[in-house]
Amino acid sequence: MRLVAQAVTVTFPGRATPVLNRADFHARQGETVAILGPSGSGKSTLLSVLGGLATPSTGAVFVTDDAGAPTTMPLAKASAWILQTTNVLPERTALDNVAIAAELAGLDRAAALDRAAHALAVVGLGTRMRARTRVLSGGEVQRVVTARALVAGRPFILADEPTGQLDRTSTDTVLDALFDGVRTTTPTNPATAPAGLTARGLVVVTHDPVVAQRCDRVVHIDDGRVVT
Ligand SMILES: Nc1ncnc2c1ncn2[C@@H]1O[C@H](COP(=O)(O)OP(=O)(O)OP(=O)(O)O)[C@@H](O)[C@H]1O
Repeated sequence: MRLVAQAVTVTFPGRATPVLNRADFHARQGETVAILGPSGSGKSTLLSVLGGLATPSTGAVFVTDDAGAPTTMPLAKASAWILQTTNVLPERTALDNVAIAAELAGLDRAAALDRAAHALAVVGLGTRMRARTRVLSGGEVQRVVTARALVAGRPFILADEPTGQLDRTSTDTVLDALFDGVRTTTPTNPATAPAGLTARGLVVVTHDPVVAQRCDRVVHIDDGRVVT
């Protein structure tokens, strides 16, 4: 499966120039792609259109099969999100927040709780999974959101600065979990395995060179244009 943006232009009201200007982009399952660029260059906007959260003014965003033929899969169902604004349920535990995503992906409650517990352990939150997310630190919530994306059973993960609030050690833990769960069809930890053992794709917006170095490809955006 591929996530494709073709000649996408996004213009926001009140802005003279487009935020994205005929941007082309693609990512396929099994690969990891970093989006780099200066602040305000349009990285998060590209992620938003890829996930169906924003609509291009012109151009197209769609999901194809591996051969490039269009599919009927809606953008909103193709990807799980790791956003900078972490929209967790504050009065629910970390475990519950992640388990809900696994249930939505089709697991029964018991299997969802089991998978959620494993995913939280993998991102280093095994000892905090019974805490309500409102008492967790920013970095801990970011890891809950990562675990949630890993169990969501979607072909792609779109991540906006997924390690932005983490120290180096937690960053390495989260990156190991993300890359292990994304790139391979046989992850070392079954908790992060994509449904059906089909490799996922990861598109990650980052300023962190360590994150970019671990990706298969790096795409640079400057002033709304994809420059590489
Ligand atoms: N809904 C909106 N309405 C108007 N302008 C917007 C909107 N969303 C984003 N912008 C503007 O579009 C530009 C690109 O924003 P975007 O968030 O895509 O940049 P970015 O490359 O991700 O930046 P950063 O690295 O700082 O997060 C910015 O100037 C931003 O202010």
